[in-house]
Parts: sequence; C-alpha cells; structure tokens
Amino acid sequence: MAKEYDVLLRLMLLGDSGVGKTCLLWRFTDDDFHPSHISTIGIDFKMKTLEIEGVRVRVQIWDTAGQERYQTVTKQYYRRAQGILLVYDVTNEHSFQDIVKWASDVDECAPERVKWILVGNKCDEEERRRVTTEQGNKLAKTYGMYFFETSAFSNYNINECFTRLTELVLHANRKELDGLSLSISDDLSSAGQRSVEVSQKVEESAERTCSC
Ligand SMILES: Nc1nc2c(ncn2[C@@H]2O[C@H](COP(=O)(O)OP(=O)(O)OP(=O)(O)O)[C@@H](O)[C@H]2O)c(=O)[nH]1
Repeated sequence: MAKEYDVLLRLMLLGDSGVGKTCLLWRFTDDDFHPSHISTIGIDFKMKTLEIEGVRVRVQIWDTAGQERYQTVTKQYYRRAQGILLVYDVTNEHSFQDIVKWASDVDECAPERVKWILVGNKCDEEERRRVTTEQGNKLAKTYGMYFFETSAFSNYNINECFTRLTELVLHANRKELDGLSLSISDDLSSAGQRSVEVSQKVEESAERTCSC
C-alpha cells in the first residue's frame, strides 16, 4: 500500500497546568473544544497530516502534563522532540513567568537543534488578560522564537502556530528528509507502548508522592 505521508515529525506542547495545551491540540487535530479542565496524566499524543511545500508531513504531537509531579516522566521525552510549543495563558502572569523555567528545561533536556515557538493562549479572554502582547513579543525575541497569541476557544491562530513550527522543523531537517521517513505503523506501535509505560510510571510515582 502506498504511504500516506513523506515525513514524520515529532512536536511537543510544554507549559504550566491549565494554560490550554490539550485544548490547543484538540482544536488543531479535531477542531473541537472542551470547556472543562481534565489534567493530562503524564503524556499523550495525537497525529495530523499537513502538506507543506509539496511534502506530506505527518506530525505526531505530544501533549504533556503541566503538573510538577509528572515532570520527571515528561522530561524523558524532550530528547525525542524536533519542535516545541512553549505555552502560557495570557490571563495568568505566573504561567508567563514560568516560561523561563520551561525554556531552561528544554535547553537542558532537548536536542540542540530543536525548534521552538512561544504561544500565549486564551487571547479571547481580553477582559481577564494579565500579559500584554508586547510582553510576549519581547520574551520571544529574547529567545529568538516566533510568537503567536492563540485561542483554542475561538480557533484563532491555531493552524498558523502548528504549521509554522512544522515548517521550521521541516526546513531544519530538509537534508535528512529520507532519514526522517519512518514506518508509521512501527512508530505508532512503539509510541503506544511508551504511553502505557508512562501511565504505569506516573501511577507509581503519584502513589509515592501522594501526601494524603
Ligand atoms: N477562554 C479560553 N479557555 C481555554 C482556552 N484554552 C483552554 N481553555 C480552558 O482552560 C482550561 C485548561 O485547559 P487544558 O487544555 O486542559 O489545559 P492543559 O494545559 O492541557 O492542562 P494540564 O493537562 O493540567 O497540563 C480548560 O477549562 C479549557 O477549557 C482558550 O483558548 N480560551
């Protein structure tokens, strides 16, 4: 059977709990929005195929838990990421300040050539906004990142930010396109395996850290 894509790339969503990582992902892959916050446990992923400059790119997007207690587990996945979306919530100043911490974790654990962009989500909540667009722009410039304000709720800039990051990764890996073409079935089955392993580890570590 003919392959349905030319290249497989791995992207990852990072940021504090509640900034809207899962909602960004659902909006991008399923054009869906969930108003309730169900915290991601450990790590999860979704796939979508894009066509960029004539190349069919299958993106595997890893959604990580923002909660501190899962970070030992999620950090193990950074080194496999080719592109990272660092997400904060424009209504939550603390999540914006924490971007420095997430960026330093990426520096420490992700491959040197990883591409990243800064995303200020929930920009539909203008009245509750605590972080200005200028602050976002300034921080992104400091790190040499592209910057997008998004709303998973109103579907603003969602395709744009995922597509831009995919383009950056694609350009960075252009020479190794052939090497990046993986067997999707192999990759998915091993990803599924990893998900199971992660859930188990997360449950174990949650048991160990539970204070009640
Ligand atoms: N107004 C508004 N609310 C949003 C938006 N995106 C997400 N939310 C809400 O924010 C809450 C948290 O969203 P999630 O996507 O679960 O957050 P998360 O970053 O994945 O959280 P963790 O899994 O705990 O790391 C939910 O109640 C969402 O409905 C947005 O663009 N606008």
